[in-house]
Amino acid sequence: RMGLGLPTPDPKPEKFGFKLLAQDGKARRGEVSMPRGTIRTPAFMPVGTAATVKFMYPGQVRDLGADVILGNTYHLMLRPGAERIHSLGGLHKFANWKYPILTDSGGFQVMSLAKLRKMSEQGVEFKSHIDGVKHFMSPERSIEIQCQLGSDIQMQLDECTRLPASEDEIERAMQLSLRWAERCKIEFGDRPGQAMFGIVQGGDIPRLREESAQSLKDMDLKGYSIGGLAVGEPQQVMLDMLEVTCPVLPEDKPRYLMGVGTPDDLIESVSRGVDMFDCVMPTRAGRHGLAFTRYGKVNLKNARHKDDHRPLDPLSHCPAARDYSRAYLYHLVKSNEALGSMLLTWNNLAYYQELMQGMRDAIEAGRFEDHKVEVKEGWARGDI
Ligand SMILES: CNc1nc2c(CC[C@H]3O[C@@H](OC)[C@H](OC)[C@@H]3O)c3nc(N)[nH]c(=O)c3cc2[nH]1
Repeated sequence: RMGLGLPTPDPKPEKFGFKLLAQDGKARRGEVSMPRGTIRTPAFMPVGTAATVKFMYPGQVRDLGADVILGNTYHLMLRPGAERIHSLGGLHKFANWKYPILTDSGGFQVMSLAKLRKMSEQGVEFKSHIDGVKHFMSPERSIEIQCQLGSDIQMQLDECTRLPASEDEIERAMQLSLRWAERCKIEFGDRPGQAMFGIVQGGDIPRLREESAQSLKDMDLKGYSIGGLAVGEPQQVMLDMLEVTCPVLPEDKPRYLMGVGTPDDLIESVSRGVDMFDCVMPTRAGRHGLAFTRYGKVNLKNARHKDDHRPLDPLSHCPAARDYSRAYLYHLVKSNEALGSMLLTWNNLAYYQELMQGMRDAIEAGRFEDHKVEVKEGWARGDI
């Protein structure tokens, strides 16, 4: 390749690693690197639960600036099956996404989607919500499935407690999740180019959050997820738990807040030290006619848009935001046309990536607090 005068690719990092590039208060700018690519943090990870980011082509997701997407063990083990994806060359090949993929362990879905569950120390027995077939998910089986999928960043199997819950219930699930983290670490073994993250639990109890974070830190894992939040608690409770949890976690490892969130959740969580996020919000809202913009939310189901020739955002680099009138988007949404979901999903993911890029730039420039005020003023000002 050298002789052909082609650019030599920058050396692919052989090992999974995290570099802290800049800090502004508690807000962090970093990079998570691995053989399949690098994740610029703070990062938003589009959710691709069933090996697809709904209504998006993989190339389109990439062009918006997404460095990594999510897959889901629970959904993929039920359909099309982990063994099948493995025999077809793994999830990256299957979904035609050659960059990093993070998979969740399935614990959250088993508790929220599956029927007839039986929990034990060993794992959880459940029936598929698709065809009623019985499955058993243990910490070992979850890691085995994630390895069959070939995901670059894997999650331990955990038990996520819904809030509100009793202190005893939260403590029991947190302790079980710690024992399962140990078993997942053993099952995962030594895979230099991949990572298995522990998941901090502990509900809305500061003592239990600190204990969970400290115990996982002592396991010396490659990254740390903060779970058990965005499960119905008020935003302030979530933010308070970040204030308790982040200071206990190691500075030199990535922190991933699971299932979060709205643009306001993202900016407030970055300012408390979170690096990575995933949420169905931008994609699911797009399918329900809701647009996220720098001017705040725009509900395209609302008749006030039916004669509005203006685009969602003339300043956006995304065609969905710039080249279509609100009147047209309103028409598509009311007519339940597929293009409505396509354009609003595209717009929303573009806005989420633009929001993260703005935060990365602001942290590097040491002006995160000012940037936070500017962004919130934009939302408050409302429509253009
Ligand atoms: C929304 N709030 C929220 N999501 C959460 C998820 C991911 C849901 C997973 O389900 C799919 O989206 C529906 C995504 O999978 C691609 C996501 O990773 C969690 N996963 C685990 N293992 N443990 C948690 O404590 C947990 C808490 C959450 N809170």
